[in-house]
Amino acid sequence: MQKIDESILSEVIHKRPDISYKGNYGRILIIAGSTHFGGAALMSARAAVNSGAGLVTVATVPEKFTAINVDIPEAMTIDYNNLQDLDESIQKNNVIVIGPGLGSSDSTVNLIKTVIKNISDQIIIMDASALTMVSEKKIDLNAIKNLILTPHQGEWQRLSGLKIPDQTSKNNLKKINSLAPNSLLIVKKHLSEIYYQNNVYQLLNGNPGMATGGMGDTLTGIIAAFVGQFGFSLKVVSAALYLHSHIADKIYQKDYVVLPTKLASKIPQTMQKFACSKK
Ligand SMILES: NC(=O)C1=CN([C@@H]2O[C@H](COP(=O)(O)OP(=O)(O)OC[C@H]3O[C@@H](n4cnc5c(N)ncnc54)[C@H](OP(=O)(O)O)[C@@H]3O)[C@@H](O)[C@H]2O)[C@@H](O)CC1
Ligand SMILES: Nc1ncnc2c1ncn2[C@@H]1O[C@H](COP(=O)(O)OP(=O)(O)O)[C@@H](O)[C@H]1O
Ligand SMILES: [Mg+2]
Repeated sequence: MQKIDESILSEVIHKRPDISYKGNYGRILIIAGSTHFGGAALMSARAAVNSGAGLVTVATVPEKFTAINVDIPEAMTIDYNNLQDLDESIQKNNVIVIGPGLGSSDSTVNLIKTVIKNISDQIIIMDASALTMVSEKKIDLNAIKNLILTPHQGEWQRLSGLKIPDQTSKNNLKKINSLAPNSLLIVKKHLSEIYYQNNVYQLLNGNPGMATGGMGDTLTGIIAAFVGQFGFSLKVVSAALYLHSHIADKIYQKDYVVLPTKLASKIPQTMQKFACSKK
C-alpha cells in the first residue's frame, strides 16, 4: 500500500496566474441539505469556497437559503425541487457534489437519477445519503465517467456488503471493481484509504479529534474545489484528503475537538503557505 505524505501539497497547490478569473477555478454545484440536515450543505459549501472554488452553487430546500446566504454570501442557492433549475445547473457546472445531509428518501433517489440523466463529463463526488440510497436502490453508477465515492466505513459496508472487519484492501478492491470500476473510492476512517485503478493508497495523518459531525461534509467541499481548480487526478484528490487531515492535526495540537467550521476557516492560509513554498 503506497503512502500519501506532505509533499503532495506543494506538488498540487500552485500560485494562481495573474491573468485568470473565477471561471478558471471551477464551477461547483453542491446538492445537499434537507429540513433536518441543513448544516451538512453549509459545511460542504463553506469548505469549497474556502478551498478556492471559483463559483459555488448550493441546491437545497428553500428554507435553508437565508442561512446559507448569511453564512456564505459567496455561494449561490437554487431549489433542488425545481427540476428546470436543477437540470440547467447540473449541465452548466463542472463539479457536482451530491449527498451531504439529503437524508434517506425517495427525493434523494430522484436527485441522483436527475444528476445521472444530465451529466456529460462532469466530475461527481458522491457522499453520505446519496451513497446510502445507491446501496438501497441498487442504482447503477457505471454511466458516470468521473466518479469519486467518499463513504465512511458504515456507508461502505452498505454499499459493498463487507462488514467492517472484512474491509481489507484486497476485498475493497474487488468490490469497487465490480461496483464502479472506473471510480475513485475513498474509504474514510482513521488512516483513510484511496482505491483507484487497482491500486491502494493510505493517508498517514488525521486524528480522533476529527470524529465530529460535519467533518466528512467538509471534506466533500475541499475535494470539489481541488478537482475544480487543479483537475481530476489521483494526486489532486490525495492532496485534498491530505490537506483536510493536515489542518485537523494542527488544530488538534491545541483543541480537544476539531470543529469542521474552524478547519474550513484555516484552509486559505494553509493553501497559500504551500503555494508559496514551491521552488
Ligand atoms: N450538521 C449536519 O447537517 C450533519 C448531517 N449529516 C448527515 O446525516 C446523514 C446521515 O449520515 P451519518 O453518517 O450520520 O449516518 P448514517 O448514514 O446512518 O451512517 C451511520 C451508520 O454507519 C455506522 N458506522 C460505522 N462506521 C462508521 C464510521 N466510521 N462513521 C460513521 N458511522 C459509522 C454507524 O454505526 P453506529 O454509530 O450505529 O454504531 C451507523 O449505523 C447524512 O446525510 C450526513 O451527511 C452528518 O454529516 C452529520 C452532520
Ligand atoms: N479517529 C479518526 N482518525 C482520523 N480521521 C478521522 C477519525 N474519525 C473521523 N475521521 C475523519 O473525519 C471524517 C468523518 O467523515 P464522516 O463520517 O462522513 O462525517 P460527517 O458525515 O459527520 O460529515 C473522515 O474524513 C474521517 O476520516
Ligand atoms: Mg458523512
